[in-house]
Amino acid sequence: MAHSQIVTCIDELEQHARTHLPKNAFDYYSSGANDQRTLAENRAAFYRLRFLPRILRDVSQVDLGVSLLNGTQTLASPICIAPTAMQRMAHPDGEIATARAAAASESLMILSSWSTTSIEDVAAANGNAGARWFQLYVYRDRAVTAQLVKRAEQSGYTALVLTVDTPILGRREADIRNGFRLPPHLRLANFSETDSKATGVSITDKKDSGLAAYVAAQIDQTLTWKDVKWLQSITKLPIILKGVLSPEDATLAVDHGVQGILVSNHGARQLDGVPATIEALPGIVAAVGSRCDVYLDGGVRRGTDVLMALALGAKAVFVGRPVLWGLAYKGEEGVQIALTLLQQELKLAMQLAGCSKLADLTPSLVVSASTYTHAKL
Ligand SMILES: Cc1cc2nc3c(=O)[nH]c(=O)nc-3n(C[C@H](O)[C@H](O)[C@H](O)COP(=O)(O)O)c2cc1C
Ligand SMILES: CCCCCCC(=O)C(=O)O
Repeated sequence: MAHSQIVTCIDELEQHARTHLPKNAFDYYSSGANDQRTLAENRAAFYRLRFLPRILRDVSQVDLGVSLLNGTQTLASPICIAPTAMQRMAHPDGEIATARAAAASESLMILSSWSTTSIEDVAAANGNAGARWFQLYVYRDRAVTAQLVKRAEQSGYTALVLTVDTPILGRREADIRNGFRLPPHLRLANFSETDSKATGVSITDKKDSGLAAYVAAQIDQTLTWKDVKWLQSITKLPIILKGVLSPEDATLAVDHGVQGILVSNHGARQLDGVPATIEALPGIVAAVGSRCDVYLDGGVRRGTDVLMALALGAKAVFVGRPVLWGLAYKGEEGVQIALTLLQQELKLAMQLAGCSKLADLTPSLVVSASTYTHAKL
């Protein structure tokens, strides 16, 4: 796709990234774990759902506005940016471009703790009006995590997103083949060289997947529910658990006082064989009820996917790779293109489904293709 051409969908941005990014970077961004079964399922599961649109409803005005976390976070649309590490591999402006595009689109950005731009610089680019949350991994050395929390609070991030599906890195075979490592001109900007070398393993080491080795050395595999309490003890910010797939865990999360649950399989990069997130969503919504917000990420590439997730009970959806593909296409402008495409597609899908506001979306709008087919036979 030439830069002068009109981009009509997220898949075109991905095609562009495939042919323009260095292989090391594209493979890292696009890969799922093992046989990538869940990666395929994250898309396929949306294809197994059908809409039952309603008719003769006034859809001349559509309001995509939403408020999250008990009304404390108001957004122009429920389409938000998932945390993805190392965005400067996609474009020299990396997370700065994402933060600016998020603010311009009145979207919410979650910054990865493994960003190639610092917490403070991203906050400055996102600005006073920007909506930003900060994603956390818990390090063996708790002081490292506590320091990140403090910096996020001081820089105006309004929630913490604790990723709980990554005690160790999933098996990403392309990264192993490529000996994936962060290019030498980039660094994990939130950590000092001393922090990242503390255990003698650097993300730039030239063996195996440098990333997997670094994670094994740094990340605390002993994490349990007591550590959620620990996090609550060091911050007043709302906490969202990212990486929940089981209704039992969703119930435990609410019992532990979290304010949000992000139904996620980490973009199918961790345990291969887990369900698509759109399949896991209804069970979690049923378990949690209205006790906290439920969000979804994974395989969202169309406004129709967003509509399905919202109808099935997600309060907002997050996109990971689409933002990276936008970045690779044209930096800040590319991310805006990705967000705008999804917002426009959502608006159109809502109109065609007979819905003018998010409160109109109910599970009855979506049926399983197999159930519907059998019912008709
Ligand atoms: C390249 C890449 C890097 C990621 N980095 C992080 C990260 O640093 N922290 C995190 O919690 N999730 C991370 N994720 C997972 C995303 O937040 C999100 O769950 C996933 O990308 C959603 O699926 P999608 O890419 O199909 O939209 C990463 C995903 C990708 C693809
Ligand atoms: C503790 C795991 C760090 C992984 C960093 C980036 C990431 O999440 C990914 O999927 O890659």
